[in-house]
Amino acid sequence: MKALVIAETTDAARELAAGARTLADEVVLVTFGATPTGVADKTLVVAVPEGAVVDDAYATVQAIYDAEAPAVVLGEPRRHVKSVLGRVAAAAGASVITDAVALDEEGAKSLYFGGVGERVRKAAGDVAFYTVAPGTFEGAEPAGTDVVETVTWQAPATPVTLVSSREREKGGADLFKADAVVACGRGFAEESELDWARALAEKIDGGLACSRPLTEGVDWMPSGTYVGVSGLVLTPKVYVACGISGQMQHMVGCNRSGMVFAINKDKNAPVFKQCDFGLVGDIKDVLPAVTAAL
Ligand SMILES: Cc1cc2nc3c(=O)[nH]c(=O)nc-3n(C[C@H](O)[C@H](O)[C@H](O)COP(=O)(O)OP(=O)(O)OC[C@H]3O[C@@H](n4cnc5c(N)ncnc54)[C@H](O)[C@@H]3O)c2cc1C
Repeated sequence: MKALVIAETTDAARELAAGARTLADEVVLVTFGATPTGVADKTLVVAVPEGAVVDDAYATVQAIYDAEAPAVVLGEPRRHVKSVLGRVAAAAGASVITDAVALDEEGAKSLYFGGVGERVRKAAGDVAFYTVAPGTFEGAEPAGTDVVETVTWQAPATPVTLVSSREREKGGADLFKADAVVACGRGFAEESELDWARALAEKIDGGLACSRPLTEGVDWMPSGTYVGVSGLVLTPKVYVACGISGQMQHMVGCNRSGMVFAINKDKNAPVFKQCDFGLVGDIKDVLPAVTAAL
C-alpha cells in the first residue's frame, strides 16, 4: 500500500511521513520547497514558478496523484495544502476527513462540537484523504531513502493572478512549535490593547494567536494566526485564552492543549467550562499583573 503525503513545512513533512509509514509500505512526499531528508521513499518537490500561488499546485499534484495511485493521502492542515488536497480529492471523487487526531486502519478519529464529541469515520471511497492535526503521530519515527525529484509545474486551466505580495511580518514564535500560546479575543476593545497579550507571550516565550473576529472582523492580527475549526488546530503545552468567550468553533482548535487557562470578565462565559484554570477579571488588569508577576 502506498501513502502520499502533502506538506508545506519541514516539521509537518517529517511527522506526516513518519505517520504514513505506520499505515503504508511506501511513502511518497510532495512538498513545495522544503526537502526534509530521510523521511520518505521518494520526495517530489513541486517547483512553484515566480508569480504563481501554491494553491494552484493542484493541477501538478493531481498529475502526481494519478501517477502514484496512493491508497491514502495525508495533508498538512495549512491553508494552501487544504486547498490543494480538497481539489485533488474532489477530482478523485473522494472527500477529505479533516483535522484527524488519530488514524489507523479502522478510520480517523476527529473532534466535533468543540471537542466535546469524538467520532471515528472511514473514508467513503477507495482512497482515504485526511488532514492531520499536529502531534497525531508524535513518537513515530520517519525513515526514507532520500530520492528527491523536482516536478515541473503544470499551470491549471484558470490560474490565480497574483496581483501583489508582501513579506509576512516576522516576529513571534511559530504557533505550531510554541510550548505556550496566548490567544486574544473580542474582549480586546482596541488594537493597542493587544500589547498586553504580546507582553505576556514574550515573557513566557510563547506565540500570539487569536479568535477569528480579530482577523476577519477588524484585521488586527494576520489571518494565519486564528485558532479554531476553520483556522489553526494547535496543541501547545499551555494555551491562554484572553477575552475569548469559548465558542466551540474556537475551542476545537485549542482543547487538545496540555493545559487551557482562561481570562474573562464574565464569570458565566462558556470558556470557563472548558478550561483547566479560569480567572474572572478584566484583561486590562489581569494581563499586566500576570506578566509582571512572572
Ligand atoms: C462556520 C463558522 C466557523 C467559525 N470558525 C471559527 C474559528 O475557526 N475560530 C474562531 O475563533 N471563531 C470561529 N467562528 C466564530 C465563532 O463562532 C465565534 O463567533 C468567535 O470564536 C468568537 O470570538 P471571541 O470569543 O473572541 O468573541 P466573543 O464571543 O464576542 O467573546 C468575547 C469575550 O470577551 C469577554 N470580554 C469582553 N471584554 C473583556 C475584558 N475587558 N476582559 C476580559 N474579558 C472580556 C466577554 O465576556 C466575552 O466572553 C466561526 C463561526 C462560524 C459560523
